[in-house]
Amino acid sequence: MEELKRSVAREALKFIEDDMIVGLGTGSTTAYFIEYLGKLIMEEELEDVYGVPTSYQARLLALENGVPVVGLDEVDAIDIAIDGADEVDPHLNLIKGRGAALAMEKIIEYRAGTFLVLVDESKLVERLGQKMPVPIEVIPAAWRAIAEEIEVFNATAELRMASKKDGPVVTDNGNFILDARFHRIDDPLDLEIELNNIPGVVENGIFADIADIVLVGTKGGVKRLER
Ligand SMILES: O=C[C@H](O)[C@H](O)[C@H](O)COP(=O)(O)O
Repeated sequence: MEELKRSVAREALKFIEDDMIVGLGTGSTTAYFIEYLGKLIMEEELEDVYGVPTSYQARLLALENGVPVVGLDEVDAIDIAIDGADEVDPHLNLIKGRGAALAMEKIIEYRAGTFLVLVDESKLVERLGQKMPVPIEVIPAAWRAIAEEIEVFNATAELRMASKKDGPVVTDNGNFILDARFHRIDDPLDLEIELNNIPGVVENGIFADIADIVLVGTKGGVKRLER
């Protein structure tokens, strides 16, 4: 599995050129990409490439590997954003947010000229929600009210608990995460919009109609899916 992640991360380097502003995603697959990108920059095979991190994790990895970082408010545009995903459906709609970084990821990836997604073949599903819950970032005081409201969508929501901290996970933005399991997601775009309409919801992990290209690591090599 790790080798599949490495292979898509290596393939993603082919999309990076001099003078690009690159959105740096979060998670274990993108971590390889950031490491390889740093190597090319340090070896001066790429010049004037800057990363816009989607999380503290991405920022720390970029600094550790020699990728210069800039904030979203310091750039005019993002040429390309590279990130992993938890699920990818046949229309390239995604679920993201296992790492709780979904809000900043969506802000940056929505604005990118190209959004390139890196996954291994285990992430491909027929229908979103098949394996993974939909993470929803919420204002802490509203978590219970929102968890109850989610039931209207024929779903159950659970407050995500931390493993190296007592109590709930707190996102980079200081919010909580609800993991929502839906009986069936027929229209990802519609659900994405509906969830964001609930007061107290900051963002949700459905990324409908945003991905441009998905690179899939398979045992037979890297496959490219495009919308
Ligand atoms: O918040 C986390 C992100 O959405 C990740 O990009 C996603 O969970 C994929 O991570 P990984 O590459 O570790 O499977």
